[in-house]
Amino acid sequence: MTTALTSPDAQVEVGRAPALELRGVHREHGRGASRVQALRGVDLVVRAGELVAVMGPSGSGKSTLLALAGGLDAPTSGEVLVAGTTLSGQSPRALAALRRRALGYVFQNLNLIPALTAVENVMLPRELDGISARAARREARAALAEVGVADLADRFPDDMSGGQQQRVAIARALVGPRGLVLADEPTGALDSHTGEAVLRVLRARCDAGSAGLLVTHEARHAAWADRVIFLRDGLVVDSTGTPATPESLLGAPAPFPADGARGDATASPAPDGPNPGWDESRGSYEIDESDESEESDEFGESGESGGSRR
Ligand SMILES: Nc1ncnc2c1ncn2[C@@H]1O[C@H](COP(=O)(O)OP(=O)(O)OP(=O)(O)O)[C@@H](O)[C@H]1O
Repeated sequence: MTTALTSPDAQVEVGRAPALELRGVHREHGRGASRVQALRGVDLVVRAGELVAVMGPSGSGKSTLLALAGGLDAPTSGEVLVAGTTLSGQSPRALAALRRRALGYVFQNLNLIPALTAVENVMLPRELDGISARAARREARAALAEVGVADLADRFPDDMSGGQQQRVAIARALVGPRGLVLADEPTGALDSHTGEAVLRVLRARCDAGSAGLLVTHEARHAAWADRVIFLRDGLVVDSTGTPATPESLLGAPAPFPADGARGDATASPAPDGPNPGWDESRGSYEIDESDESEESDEFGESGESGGSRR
């Protein structure tokens, strides 16, 4: 499937070229004794219509990978291509335009602008793209409805719960035609029911032709993906086949070492505690199927938009 991303001065064809490609990507931070190799030669291709989950211990390089894919950070060596365009060498202005037009990015921190209402926050990237305020508002309302917060359109972030703010941030990442959606633990502030519903929206977007890269610690969230790659110490050490299944995830490596800390696979426990999906006694993931029977209408009036659990 080929999706045209329209913008005032550019047409980006997504579908022929991979939506995202990393070629031999390295990323080092710091110098000398404090030098950290966050990524050590990662190759990855994500095609239109595909949702790829990234799992791995704390400090394994997941967020670094997402930041590079989104052009928020640059590799020390190697290449990152979005919709066939190499990000290195782009001017900051061209990079910002590409990010706005082709990419949706759900950050761990929400980054909503407190002085703007929910709908204004969501329409902002589209207005920056040059579409009319009226069209931007219409798209923003549709995106808010897609994640079930249409009724909060005129509220300010400070008047919303953390979960509601997260859904507005997700709406902002999904608004308009985005060929590539990057999500770093997008369900972090959401209860499990709403979190699953957000993943269903992400899945539906990919089924409709976008590509998605999802960082998650939870196997049951990764099970929404077509495949899962596992990072450890900045390397892709394993990946599931296509599609990812609960069975393939059951044999997956631990989300973090039993006694591992951020950036050090041999130290003390991860700060955010054990992954609820990880069964230490079995040495494998326990897939929690409890929410899966509740397929209908998680988001109240708007419901979900047709994603299929694979
Ligand atoms: N700006 C930075 N300066 C120095 N080191 C950094 C920087 N950003 C990341 N790192 C280091 O790079 C490594 C990978 O970090 P990254 O945040 O990508 O891991 P992660 O897998 O996303 O971790 P988590 O699951 O805890 O979010 C870690 O050792 C981290 O400490």
